[in-house]
Amino acid sequence: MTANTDLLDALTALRAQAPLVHCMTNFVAMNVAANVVLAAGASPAMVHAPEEVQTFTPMAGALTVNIGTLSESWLTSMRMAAEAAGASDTPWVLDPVALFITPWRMQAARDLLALKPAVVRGNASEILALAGQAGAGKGADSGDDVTDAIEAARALAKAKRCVVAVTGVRDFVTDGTRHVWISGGSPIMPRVTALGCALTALVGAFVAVAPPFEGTVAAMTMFAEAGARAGEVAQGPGSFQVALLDALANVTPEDLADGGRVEWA
Ligand SMILES: Nc1ncnc2c1ncn2[C@@H]1O[C@H](COP(=O)(O)OP(=O)(O)O)[C@@H](O)[C@H]1O
Ligand SMILES: Cc1ncsc1CCOP(=O)(O)O
Ligand SMILES: [Mg+2]
Repeated sequence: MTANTDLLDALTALRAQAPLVHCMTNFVAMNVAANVVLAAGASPAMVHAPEEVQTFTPMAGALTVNIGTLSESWLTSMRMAAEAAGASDTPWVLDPVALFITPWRMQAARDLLALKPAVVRGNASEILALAGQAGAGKGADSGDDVTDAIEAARALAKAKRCVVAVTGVRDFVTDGTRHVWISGGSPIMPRVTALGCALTALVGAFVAVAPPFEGTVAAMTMFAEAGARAGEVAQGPGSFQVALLDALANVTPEDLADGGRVEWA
């Protein structure tokens, strides 16, 4: 059974090891995702060239793949990186941003899913779509509640043998058998672009140093805690982004263990 001590251990290991995280993300998220990973205590590298990924992915502690501004050439690189991750036992995280907007993007997400990510992180509309269910999503923002995607998340986790994390007002993480709820964050978060993408990169940092389920819960708990703190001091979306980075840097392993943000099932 996962417990709060696993969260403490995960952040302690992250800060001690500062793992290298190979982030393949979108043009919108590039900067904020790198800053979030750095503020937490890990080391991001945004590497996309097909000439580089096969060599680079196995050098990293984890890979994250985000399809937010996908193109055919990036998809080629992402497939190569995911295959290199599989061959080198490097855990990788898939963020299927807005996969439902075109049949091409849907197929791309399914092809990447077939390459066995350790974790899938998305909003409720994205997880519903990846599980083959209809949702109300139109673009990068969710049109559905997390509670509507619980069964889809569980089924997806079971079928693909991975951890599935659904984010929103409260976050849900499952490996198909276990699940937890995480509360915190701020209503300002969906008003700042690419925070979900940045969280996916942070999940990558944690699964480099902890098992996929525990690492994912630790990343989401850290983000929930830092988001709540930033929400207390921010004047709006602009200052929130700055406050979030400061809060991430200041969260301690003990805060994760004692914060009461996780409801263990
Ligand atoms: N209304 C909300 N209240 C608190 N936290 C939220 C809210 N909406 C989103 N979040 C948080 O924002 C982060 C990004 O989640 P989300 O907006 O679902 O992802 P995405 O940006 O991929 O759509 C997560 O940490 C989530 O918990
Ligand atoms: C607005 C936008 N358009 C393409 S990717 C992207 C960022 C999406 O970020 P998030 O999924 O974290 O909201
Ligand atoms: Mg997203």
